[in-house]
Order: sequence, then C-alpha cells, then structure tokens
Amino acid sequence: MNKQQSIVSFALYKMLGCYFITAVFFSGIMLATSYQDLKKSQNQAIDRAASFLMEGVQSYSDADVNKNILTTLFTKALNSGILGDSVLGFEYQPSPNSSSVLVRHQDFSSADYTRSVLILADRGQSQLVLYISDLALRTAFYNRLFIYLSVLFLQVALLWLLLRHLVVKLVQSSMGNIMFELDNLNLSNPSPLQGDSRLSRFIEYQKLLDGINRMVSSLVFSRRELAELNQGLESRIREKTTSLEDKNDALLQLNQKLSTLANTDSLTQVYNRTRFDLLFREHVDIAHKRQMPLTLLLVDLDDFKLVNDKFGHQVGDHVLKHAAQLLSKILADDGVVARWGGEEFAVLLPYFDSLMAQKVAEKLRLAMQNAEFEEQHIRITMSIGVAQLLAEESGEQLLKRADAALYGAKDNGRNRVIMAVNATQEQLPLSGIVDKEKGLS
Ligand SMILES: Nc1nc2c(ncn2[C@@H]2O[C@H](COP(=O)(O)OP(=O)(O)OP(=O)(O)O)[C@@H](O)[C@H]2O)c(=O)[nH]1
Repeated sequence: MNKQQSIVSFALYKMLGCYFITAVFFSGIMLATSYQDLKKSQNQAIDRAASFLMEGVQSYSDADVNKNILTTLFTKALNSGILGDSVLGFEYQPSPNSSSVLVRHQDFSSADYTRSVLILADRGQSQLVLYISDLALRTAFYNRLFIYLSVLFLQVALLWLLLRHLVVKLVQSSMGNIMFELDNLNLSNPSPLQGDSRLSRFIEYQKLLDGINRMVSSLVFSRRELAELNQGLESRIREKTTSLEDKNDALLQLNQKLSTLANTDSLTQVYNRTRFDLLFREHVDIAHKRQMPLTLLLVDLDDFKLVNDKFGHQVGDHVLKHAAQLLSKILADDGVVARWGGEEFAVLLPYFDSLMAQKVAEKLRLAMQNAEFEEQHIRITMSIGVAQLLAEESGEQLLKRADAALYGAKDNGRNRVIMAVNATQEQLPLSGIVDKEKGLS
C-alpha cells in the first residue's frame, strides 16, 4: 500500500525544487558573468600597472636603469595601490642582450604566480614582464560564490517557511469551511454549500464547490428515490405477508378440519375406528414398556335394532350420537372413546386395572340405563366386556378377550358388565403403581 502523503508538502517540495533548480541556473550565469567582470577588472589593473611601470622606466635612460631605481618605482606603484592585488613583482630587460632586473613585491617562487605577462616596451627591444597571481581573483570569486549560495539557501528556507504557512492556511481555510458544511449537512433538506466567500473568485475552488453541490443534489435525489422504492417494497411485503398469513390461517383451519374429519366419527363425534386402532397400538406399547395397567372396555347398545324399528333410523342416529356423548362426558380425560362400528363403542382406560375399570364400566352402564333420549324419552341399556392387558399379551388378544366378555354379557341377559377371563392361568395382568386418584368415584 502506498504511504500516505500530504499534498501540501508534496506541492511545496515540488515548487521549492523547481525554484532551487532555476535559481542555481541563474546564479551560475551570474557567477560566470561576475567571474568575467573580475577577470576584466584584473586585466585592467594589470594594464594600468604595466603602463605606470613602463612610464616610470622610460623616464630613465637604459644605462641609468638599475635595481634601485626599479625598486623605488615598484614601491611607489605599490603604495599608490596601482598594482592591485594581482601583481607580485616585475622583471625589466632594457635590451635583448642586457641582463634583466627582477623586482619583487615580496619573495615569491615560481609556484606562487600563476602566469607572467610580457609587455614589449616602445623603447627599442626593452621588455617588461609582470608576475601575476590569480589568488586574489579566485578568492574574490569564491567569496562571491559563497555569498550567492548562502543567499540561495536562505531564500529557499524562507520561501519554504512562508509558502508552507500560506498554503497550509489557504488549504485549511478553504477545506475547513467545506468540511464544516459537509459535517452539518442535513441530507433530508440540504442547502447548497457556500464555502469561503473570499475564495469564490478562484476558479478551481468554485469548480470544486459546484461539483460537491452537484454530488449532494444527486445523492439527495437518489435517497428520495430509494426511500420511495423502499416504501413501495415494504407495503408490497406487508400485503404479501398479510395475504400469506390469511392463507396460512385458512390452511391451518382446513388442516384442523381435515384432521378432525380423518380422526372423528361424523355421526357420534367421538374417535373413529382408524384413529382408535392407532391409539390402541400406541397405548398397548406404552403399557408394555412401562409395565403399567391398561384396560379395554367394549360397549354395545342393547337391542338397538328395536330403537330403529320403533322410532326410525334417523331417531336411532340421534340416540347413537347422544349415547356416545354421554360416554365421553363421564369418562372426561380418563379414557379414550371411539366408535367401534355400528352401535358398538370401544373405551380405552390407561393406568386403570380391571377392578378400577369395572367400577368405571358400572358407572357408564348405570348412566346409560338412567338416561332418556329424544322427546320420545327413549331408554336404552348397554352391555360391557372388560379386559385388562396381560403381560406379553398382544393388542389383538386383548381385543378378543374383551369381545368374548361382551358376548358373555349379551348371553347373560344384557345390561351388565362382564370381566374377561385370562387366556391361560399363568398370565397375569399388567399392574404398576396406579394413581388411585385416577379412578372415577
Ligand atoms: N340408526 C342407526 N342404526 C344403526 C347404525 N349402525 C348400526 N345400526 C343398527 O344397529 C342394529 C344392530 O342390530 P343387531 O346387530 O341385531 O344388534 P342389537 O339389535 O343391538 O341386539 P344386540 O346387540 O344383540 O343387543 C341394526 O339394526 C343396525 O341397523 C347407525 O349408524 N345408525
């Protein structure tokens, strides 16, 4: 990932870099010009010194020129400052054959001077040699170079400080206003960003502001569109949900109805045979697993044919229905009543042993005996066979024994309760700890 950098510092460094390069370039030109000027003034000084010395020498005849005269002349030139800083000394040769006379400003060796300037005098073949040192020239040039560079670095430093201050202030004030307005922008009801009025004359600033305002407007427009879309979607989802809930309720009710229809006998409104078979199997399994008592009652209305024959089949239906409801009412939650078929009912009593079941059967029988049905005050009795589930006995065997008991009740004159006998003497009825409260009073 790229390192984060301040755009202000970046721009400043670029600006100062450009300034530095430009300044170095121009300083170089100025320094070169300055060197030329120094060189020129040195040459002029050399010319002046040469003229002065030449004139001084020419005021003497060649024969008179000697070391003393030349030394005096040189000292005079030195004192008058005409030699400048560059002339170390001179050598004069009156004629080609005569020996030259060397006069020094001070002792110097050949290494001390950088060049010698030969000047042929007007008079005969005499010549003047000036020994020149460029040290003063170079020193003057280096001094200038030092001053130039110092000024340049000082300029760059001051410029950096000044620009940094100004640019940071400018950026802060321009961005600060926009940032503040953006922070406090109310997207529900936005007003255009104003920015800093003092900066509005700058094209870039104004363009940036216009751009942000356009973006804000577009954002607000999109938000509104999205909100409308959302609202539409929400109401559609609500409608769909309500419709689905209604459908679900209707389905549940239908399901309930279907379940009731599938499990209930339509005439008597007690469980039908299909449902009873299922419950019977489940209760037999549970009783075996938990070693708990379970007793089955098979109930048959006595001489029901006579009811039909005497009062008609429709009245017979009503009697059947009320008889079934009477059984359900008395048993309440203690047992399960189902229509076994025709005018016969099955009653399952979980947790009831044969004695307790016998009492229940008696209660049912008495209740039926004392009941009156329909406006004709029809009275009817019923016979009941009672059998308690034995250990290792199947449901089918239990049914058979209960059925046999019922036949016994019929054979013995009807309107009675007969207890089933065990299939073998070894078989014992299932009996566990029975909640005596379960028994009906
Ligand atoms: N009304 C009406 N009668 C029914 C219905 N189912 C069975 N029956 C009648 O019940 C009677 C059963 O007759 P039977 O099997 O002879 O038995 P019963 O007359 O009750 O005599 P026992 O059982 O021997 O006491 C018949 O007349 C059937 O028509 C029903 O759903 N409605």
